[in-house]
Amino acid sequence: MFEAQTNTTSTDAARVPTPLLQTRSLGFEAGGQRLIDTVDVDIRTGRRTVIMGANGAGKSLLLRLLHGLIRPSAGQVLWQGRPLDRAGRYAQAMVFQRPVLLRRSVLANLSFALSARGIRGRERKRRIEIAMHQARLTALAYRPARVLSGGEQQRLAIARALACGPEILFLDEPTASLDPASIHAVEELIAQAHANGVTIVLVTHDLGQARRLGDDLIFLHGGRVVETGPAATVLDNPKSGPAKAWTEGRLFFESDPWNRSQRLGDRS
Ligand SMILES: Nc1ncnc2c1ncn2[C@@H]1O[C@H](COP(=O)(O)OP(=O)(O)OP(=O)(O)O)[C@@H](O)[C@H]1O
Repeated sequence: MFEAQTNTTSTDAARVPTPLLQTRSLGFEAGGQRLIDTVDVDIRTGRRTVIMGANGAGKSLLLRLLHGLIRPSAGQVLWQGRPLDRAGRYAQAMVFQRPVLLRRSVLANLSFALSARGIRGRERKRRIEIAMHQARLTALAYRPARVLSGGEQQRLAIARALACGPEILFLDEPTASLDPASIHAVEELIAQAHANGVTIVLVTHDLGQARRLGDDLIFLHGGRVVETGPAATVLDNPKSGPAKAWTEGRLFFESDPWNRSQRLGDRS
């Protein structure tokens, strides 16, 4: 197994704040295959972490493990230094590529999510107004969610997640099927959430988006972390074969010279 390349400088290391979320030797197996393999990552408080990698690299699985949606086969997810539990999950929110919305109005979607969290009365009304304003959906408050455009649905899903006041927001390819204007609107919403103190973890295939939104970057290949570091540094100067191939728009093959030489120190 090749070692993950860490694309950081000593100055970056000196500034590292306490991680909000950590994985320790995290593994996930299914169908006799190791799909997430010995992953050790730190998600830093208040940062925007981008997870990248080719199709099938394990990005969505890692996100689901971080959010406690699936149980690891090995290792641990730590939330503020302790094993992730219900209270930790309560402080998290996740938005998928295809938003899961109620077949009711924009307002009802927001109202239902807040009620489920025990937020009622004036506070619920206040949060709904803010959420609709931020997502620019106020004029569509009574429109059924199912007739909204893809971009509007995604903004509603993000606004609904944020209305509940999470400390961290996981986003799995939130703009994958959107047009440029809708991508911009979703990115604005994410940037606004980050400015309000929400830690962001974003899976994306979009290099431009990774540059625009990423502080830190985790690059996965075959369920393993092969490179981490400041997003701009990794994208400008990838050190691992898979990340280099990916940023150049090439397929990476296991037989590529970089990988072979790294495999000399393989643990497996
Ligand atoms: N529950 C499961 N059982 C068996 N295999 C699974 C399961 N979930 C995911 N996989 C496999 O694990 C691998 C990683 O899946 P994952 O969805 O995390 O990839 P990804 O990096 O998000 O890919 P993409 O960019 O295509 O969305 C894939 O080969 C997938 O088929």
